[in-house]
Amino acid sequence: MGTVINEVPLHGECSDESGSVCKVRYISSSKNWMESEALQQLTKTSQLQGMRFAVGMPDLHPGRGNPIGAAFVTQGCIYPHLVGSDIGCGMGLWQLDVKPKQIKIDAWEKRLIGLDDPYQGEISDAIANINLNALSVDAGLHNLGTIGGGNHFAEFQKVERVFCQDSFNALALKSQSAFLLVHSGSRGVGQSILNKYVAESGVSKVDVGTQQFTSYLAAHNAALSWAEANRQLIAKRFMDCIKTTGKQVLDVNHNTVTPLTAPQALQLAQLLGNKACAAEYWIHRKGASPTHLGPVVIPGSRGSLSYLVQPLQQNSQHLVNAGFSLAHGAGRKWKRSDVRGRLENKYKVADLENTPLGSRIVCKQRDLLYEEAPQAYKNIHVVIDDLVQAGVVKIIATLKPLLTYKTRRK
Ligand SMILES: Nc1nc2c(ncn2[C@@H]2O[C@H](COP(=O)(O)O)[C@@H](O)[C@H]2O)c(=O)[nH]1
Ligand SMILES: [Mn+2]
Repeated sequence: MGTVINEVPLHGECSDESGSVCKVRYISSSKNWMESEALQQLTKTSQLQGMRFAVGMPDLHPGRGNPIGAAFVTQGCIYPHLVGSDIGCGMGLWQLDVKPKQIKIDAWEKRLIGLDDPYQGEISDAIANINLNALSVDAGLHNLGTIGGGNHFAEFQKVERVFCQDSFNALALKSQSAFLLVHSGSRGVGQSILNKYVAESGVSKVDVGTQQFTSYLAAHNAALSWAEANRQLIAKRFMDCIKTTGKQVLDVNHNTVTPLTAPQALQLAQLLGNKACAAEYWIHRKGASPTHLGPVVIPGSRGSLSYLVQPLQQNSQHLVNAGFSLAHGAGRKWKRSDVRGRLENKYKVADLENTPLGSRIVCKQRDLLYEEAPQAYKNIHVVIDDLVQAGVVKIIATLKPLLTYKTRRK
C-alpha cells in the first residue's frame, strides 16, 4: 500500500504567494493513464493563495484551467471556481422493484418519453428542502427533474458481481434487483451562482467570514439541495415511465466546498505540521467524492462496469493521505473535441448505440454520442485498483449497464 500515492513535484511542496507551503499529491499507479497537462494544472492550482493540500484522484484529467478529479484544501478562504458551474453534481443510486430478467430493453427504451421536457407534475414536495431564497439567482425550477447535457445520464443497471456480501446485505441490497444510477447536478442554477459570485465580481478568492463568503456558501448549499432534489425527481420520472417503484440506496455529491470535519481537520493539521486553527480548513471537491458519507458508486462509462465501493474508515492515515476523497468516475482520456475525429471512421451511429456489454444507449445527439463513447474514458478497473491500493476503499459490488439514457433531443 502507498505505492500509488505520488508527491508533486519532487518533494510535493509548493508555496503560495504568502510563502506558505501546500502539499501536493496524486493517486495513480504506473498502469493508470495520467496526462502531464492534468498534473500541471494540479500544481498550478495548488499555488493559489491559502492552498494547503491538493490531491489528484486516479481519474484526474485536465479541465478549463483547473483539473477535474481532485480535492483542494484551503485555509482562511475558498475559491468558488474550483467547485465549478455544476455545483452539487453527483451520483444517486436506486434499487428498483423489478428484476433484470423482467427488463425488456426494446420496450423500456420506447417508454422513456418526455424526459427532456419540463416536469408537469406537482413539485412542492420535491423542493421542500431547498432554501430557494438563499440561491440568490433564478431557481430554474423548469429544469428540475431533467438530466441535462454533457456526461450526465440515467442508466438502468444490474448486479454483475458481489465482492463483499456483508456490506451488500448491510445496505439491504438484492442481487436480483435492477438498479438506476442517476448522474446530474444543479443544471443552470449552479452556473448562475458561479456567474454571480465570480464572473460578475471578477473575484476568484473569497475570504472566510466576509459577506460574500456567507452569501456564496448559502447559495452553494441551496444548490446542493437543488441537485439532490433533481436526481430524486429524475429517478421518479424514470420509474414512472417503466411503471415501477424503488428506493434510494445512496446519493453523493462530487462538486462541493465544505468545511473539513473536526477529526479530519486535526489529522490534516498533523500531516501538514500546521499549528494554526484546524477549524478553518475548507475542502473543494471538483469531481471527487467524500470518504465520510458512506458507500459511493464510481462509474466507468456507458460501456463498462460501475463500482459500488465502501470507503474504509479503519486506517484514517490512508484517508488523510487521499485528502478524504475518492475518484468520482473513470475520468476523461480523450478531449471531447478529439473523440469524433478518432472514432468517426471506425464506428457508425448505430454501432455506438449498442455496447459490447449488450447494453443500449438513447442519445439522439450525434456529437454527444461520439463525445461520450466508452473509448474516451480511462480504464475504470485501473482507477478502482489504484484506490484499493491506496487503502481507501473496498469493493462491494460491480454493476453492469443495461440501458443508458442521455437525451432524445437532436
Ligand atoms: N455508467 C456510465 N458512466 C459514465 C457515463 N458517462 C460518463 N460516465 C462516467 O461518469 C463520470 C462523470 O464525470 P463528471 O466529471 O461529468 O462528473 C465520468 O468520469 C465517467 O467515468 C455513462 O453514460 N454511463
Ligand atoms: Mn458530475
